[in-house]
Amino acid sequence: MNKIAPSILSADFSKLGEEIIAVEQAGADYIHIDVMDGQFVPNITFGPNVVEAVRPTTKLPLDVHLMIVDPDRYIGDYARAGADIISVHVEACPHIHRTIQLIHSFGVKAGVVINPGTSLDSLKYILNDVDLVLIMTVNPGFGGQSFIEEMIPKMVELKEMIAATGKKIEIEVDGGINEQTAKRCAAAGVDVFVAGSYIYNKEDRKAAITSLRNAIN
Ligand SMILES: O=C(CO)[C@@H](O)[C@H](O)COP(=O)(O)O
Ligand SMILES: [Fe+2]
Repeated sequence: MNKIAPSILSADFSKLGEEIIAVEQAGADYIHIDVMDGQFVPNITFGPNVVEAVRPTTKLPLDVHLMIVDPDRYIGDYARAGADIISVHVEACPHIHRTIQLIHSFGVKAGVVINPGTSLDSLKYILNDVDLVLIMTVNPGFGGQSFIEEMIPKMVELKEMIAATGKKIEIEVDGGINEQTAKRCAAAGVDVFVAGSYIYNKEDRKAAITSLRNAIN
């Protein structure tokens, strides 16, 4: 079954715990945490202490999306803080194979992320080693942006690459996900749907998650 990962980037930070409990009760599968450093992307968000603080509020896996330069410096901190999945951008990792091993060394699932302008070729020699591939469907840095249509064929091609490995590797999409775009991504073979503004900008989070789930299953 396809999974929904609400991004807390669009939550009300003054009551983050309640915002996480609300989406868990509404049927979310992962909690997506966007970590930004003001260098790799032009925005700054959550340090490991925020992950540690929200960890006890939910049983759901914490899906940590690192949008930071040289992420090796902080992978241990986010793992110890309670991350279940840590994803790094291939654009930020000169030694991506080593970085994936580092994530696994903490007993955490490893994901790799590619920006809209990055080719699937960058994954060719590491695909066997990862648990998840995240295709950015917007340029990273902010919530509430529009879905980039050209990413649909990228999903289809990635699905074929993964099938050739014979392994169970999840495809996640992130950015501009709503009922319409999610439906098209699901048809392209996507497993995990990150949604920030679509869920958190609505008063009724349960209705938002239910309509997204109906669109993707
Ligand atoms: O990683 C990012 C943005 O860089 C995302 O996870 C956003 O939080 C998605 O927000 P929406 O496009 O769903 O509003
Ligand atoms: Fe994200």
